[in-house]
Amino acid sequence: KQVGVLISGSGTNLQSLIDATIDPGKGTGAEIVIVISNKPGVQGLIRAKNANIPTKVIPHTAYKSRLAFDMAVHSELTAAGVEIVCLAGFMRILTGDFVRLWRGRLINIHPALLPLFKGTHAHRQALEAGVRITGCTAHFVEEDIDAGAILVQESVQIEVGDTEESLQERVKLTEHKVFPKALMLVATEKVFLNEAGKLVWK
Ligand SMILES: Nc1nc2ccc(CNc3ccc(C(=O)NCCCC(=O)O)cc3)cc2c(=O)[nH]1
Ligand SMILES: N[C@@H]1O[C@H](COP(=O)(O)O)[C@@H](O)[C@H]1O
Repeated sequence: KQVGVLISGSGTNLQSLIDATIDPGKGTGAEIVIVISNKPGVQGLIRAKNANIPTKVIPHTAYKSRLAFDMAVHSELTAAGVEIVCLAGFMRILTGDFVRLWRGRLINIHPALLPLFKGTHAHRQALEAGVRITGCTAHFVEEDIDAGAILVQESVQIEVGDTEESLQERVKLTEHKVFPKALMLVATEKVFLNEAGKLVWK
């Protein structure tokens, strides 16, 4: 399956997807054919270039509306023959129109155990809540933010004295295992999203 990855920043999750798909023998059934960033000059673009993956910057600030931006992204993905879209630290909310075009083929990685701590600043929410265990979640994307069917989760221990930074660093190591696993499930059609938004396992 041909994969498009949307990023906004450092791209460590993109790197984990690259590492998992670079060797056809690894059987992820996936090949990254384009990386799109809404921000220029981010580290993720360098990572894609180093892996000889075509990149495109589509600045959301250049579009009159959220929908116009989303449709520009949709056009690039379609032109590249993308079949599955991964949001890897992509920080723009997507319109319902875009989600409907890609539903069931659009996955995201969230740095918390959904449905807990949705939205931005998940680590800050976890620290403020005083939980001892957090983690990360790979899920199908629905219009409702961070509410799509859950594909893969893994827990991460919070240590005494953790800061948002130390926690993000530890959780990312787990994200880098969870996201490739989720991509593989979808790319090899082990799991589908049904009309009711539930997972159907093959
Ligand atoms: N419709 C839909 N789209 C998404 C886009 C990105 C992410 C990644 N996680 C994200 C979750 C929340 C945000 C957020 O609230 N950003 C601040 C506002 C930025 C803006 O104005 O756009 C961004 C990404 C998840 C979703 C999702 O679950 N559903
Ligand atoms: N959505 C969240 O944003 C961060 C992106 O990091 P990177 O993949 O750009 O390094 C990750 O923690 C991811 O869970």
